[in-house]
Parts: sequence; C-alpha cells; structure tokens
Amino acid sequence: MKKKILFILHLPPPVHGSSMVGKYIKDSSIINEAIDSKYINLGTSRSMDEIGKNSFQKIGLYLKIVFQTLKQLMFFKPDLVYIAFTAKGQAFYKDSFIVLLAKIFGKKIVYHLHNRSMAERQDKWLDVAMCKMLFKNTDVILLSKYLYPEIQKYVPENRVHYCPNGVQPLSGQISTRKKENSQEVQVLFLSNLMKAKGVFVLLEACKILQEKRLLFYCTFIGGESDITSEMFQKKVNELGLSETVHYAGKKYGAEKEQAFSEADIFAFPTLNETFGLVNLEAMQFSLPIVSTLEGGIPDVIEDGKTGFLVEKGNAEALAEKLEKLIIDAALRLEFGQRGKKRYEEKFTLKAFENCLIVILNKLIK
Ligand SMILES: CC(=O)N[C@H]1[C@@H](OP(=O)(O)OP(=O)(O)OC[C@H]2O[C@@H](n3ccc(=O)[nH]c3=O)[C@H](O)[C@@H]2O)O[C@H](CO)[C@@H](O)[C@@H]1O
Ligand SMILES: O=P([O-])([O-])O[C@@H]1[C@@H](O)[C@H](O)[C@@H](O)[C@H](O)[C@@H]1O
Repeated sequence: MKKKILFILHLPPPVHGSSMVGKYIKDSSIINEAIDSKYINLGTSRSMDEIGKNSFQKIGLYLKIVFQTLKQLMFFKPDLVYIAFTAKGQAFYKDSFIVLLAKIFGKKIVYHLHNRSMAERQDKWLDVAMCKMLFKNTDVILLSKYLYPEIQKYVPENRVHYCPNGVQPLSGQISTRKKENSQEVQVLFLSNLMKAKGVFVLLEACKILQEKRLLFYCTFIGGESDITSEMFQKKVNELGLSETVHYAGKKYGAEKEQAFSEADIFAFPTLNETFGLVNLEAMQFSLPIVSTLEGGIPDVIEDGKTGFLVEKGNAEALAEKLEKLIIDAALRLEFGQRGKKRYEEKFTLKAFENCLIVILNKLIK
C-alpha cells in the first residue's frame, strides 16, 4: 500500500515562488504516482497586494484551512505532514497553529522553507520558544546549503535535506530572439514589484548608466506589491529616467516568455532571497544575469561565468556589472549559453521532482 502524505502548501493565485513550487508538486506525476497525496492550499491571499493585510475573507479562508487540516488528520491519517511554512510576519502564527494541530495528532512533520525570515524572529522570547517547539523532532527541506545557519539553532544537520528548485520547461510557443540589428541593449527585471527585490536599487543603477550615456532600456515586469505603479513612476520621474525605464505590469505564460525572449540581460538585485526562480527562468532563455550575493543565489549563478553577483543594495556595483554586459555582446552570449547549460544540467523541473521524491521516500520509509 502507498504511504500517505498531507501536503499543506501555497497554490496560485497569486503567482509567487512558493505557490509555483506548490503547483509543481501538486501537478507532479512522479510524486503522485509514488505517494497517496492530499493537498491543502495554505494561502489566504488571492492577489499579491493582499499579502500581509487582514480581511474578513482571509479569516474565513483560514478557518477553512484549519477545518480541512483537522479533517485530513482525522480521516486521511497521513504518514507525513509536509508544510510550506512561512516564518514571515503574521503568517508565522497562522502557519504555527496548523503545525500545532499536526503535532497534537502525533504526526511526523517536514517543513519546506521558501522564505528567509527566521532571523526576524530571534528578538522576542515568545517567537524563540515557539520556534523551539515547532522545529523539535522535525525535518526541514532547504533550497540551499547557504540557508542552514538560519535554522542551525533549532535543527540538527542530520534532519536537514537539500533540494534546489527547478522550473517547468518552456511552452515552445515563443520563437527565437530577434533584435540582432538593435543597438539598444534590453535589460529586464521580472519579479513581483517589491522593495525587497531591489527595484529601487536597480533604478538607481539605471540612473548611473544613463549618466554614462550607455545605450540601454530597462523593462520592469511584476505584480504590484509594496511598490505600486504610481510609486514606481514617481521614482522614475524623480530620477529623470522616463526615457530609459518602463513598468510593463505583471505577465504570465506566453507573455512572460515573450518578455524574456526579447531581453539581452536579466537584472535581479534582490535584497532578500532564498533561491529566486526568476534567475532560473532567465537562464532558460540564455540570458546573462546580474544578481546579488544573497541566500542560495550563489548556488545558481556562477559569478563571472553565467552572470555577476554583487553586494546587495549597492547601486554602483550593480551599474558597473550591468555596464560590462551592456558594452560586450560576446560576453552576454558566452554567459547566457553557459547559464542555459547549467539550467539543463541542474535546475529542470524533473531534477527538482526527483530530488524531492527521494527526500519524501526517505522520510516515510
Ligand atoms: C524572498 C524569498 O525568499 N523568495 C522565495 C520565494 O519566491 P518569490 O515569489 O519571492 O520569488 P521567485 O522569483 O522564486 O518566484 C516568483 C515567481 O513568480 C513569477 N512571476 C512574477 C511576476 C510576474 O509578473 N509574473 C510571474 O510569472 C516568476 O516568474 C516566478 O516564477 O519562494 C521561491 C520558491 O522557493 C524562492 O525561489 C524565492 O527565493
Ligand atoms: O497571505 P497568505 O496567502 O495566507 O500567505 C502568504 C504566502 O502566500 C506568501 O508566500 C508568504 O510570502 C507570505 O508571508 C504569506 O505566508
């Protein structure tokens, strides 16, 4: 008889990294053929701008999640409870209660951590006490070895399992890249529009590049979050960047692929990250990347080989590396081709599914 896992994870909408990985797991034939699985959507926000805000609708959805969890714990009787736990903000308390239910039922628990928020929980004694309780006798799946120090205090190394993310293959709808004749180098930022993704740092870098009279254009794509389109435009106007920078809204599916295919450089100057699916998506399109030395990103991007990694928050360093790529088409091509090869070797969806199933099988054995 197949072993049973209750997956409590995020599912789109909204589209963000944790919900994309949740969808990949829910749709995985490798996982669902090997395991008797049930899925509960842990998300209570239905759009990016609802995240972190309270509403009656969210309370209703949360009560539904609590009820569904209790029902599955009582009747499905899983061998393992998998939870895409968020330690960020209020979500920490919301998710902790779900974990508590699984603990009351004596279930084996594995956390899949998509955010780095443990550090912000270390000043309050209540949070520290809760972390001790939550992580006691549990296993943890991390996206990179660079993230272990955050939970080292609570989880011994033998209970940590590493599984890098992967991304789905391209749809094949988008034909090859054009713009061989274009002189203007296209820089793309694609991620939800958040301060923590380094949006304003990239704008500062664009200002430096514009002052150097480099021929480039920077397109920002992503759902409005703690930065709205009005805030973005205000900053663009303040910096005098309206001829060089444009916010194109959020884009999914073929439209997103089209945007990647039209870009020459991918810029992702994030200030807080565990992994960054968007870097993998850029690698699928053979784009050279400028990103930051943050979280698991150095596992993904080889500094000086498939892209450049700069100190986070440093607009000058970001501009310097972007300039290197803007002025050197051969370097862009070289980095991009190596990045694509690296994606194919290490970060496909199949590689992710195979890695995760090995971990899950080990835990339910
Ligand atoms: C702050 C943090 O730690 N973030 C993590 C979070 O995802 P987080 O959502 O922050 O970031 P990611 O880049 O991983 O994922 C964003 C996803 O949303 C998609 N998108 C975004 C905007 C848009 O307009 N259209 C669109 O499709 C992107 O293409 C991507 O697939 O969980 C991911 C999965 O483990 C990790 O890789 C991230 O490091
Ligand atoms: O608001 P919500 O959908 O219930 O849950 C949110 C998640 O969808 C998101 O991935 C995470 O970053 C937030 O901190 C919060 O956990």
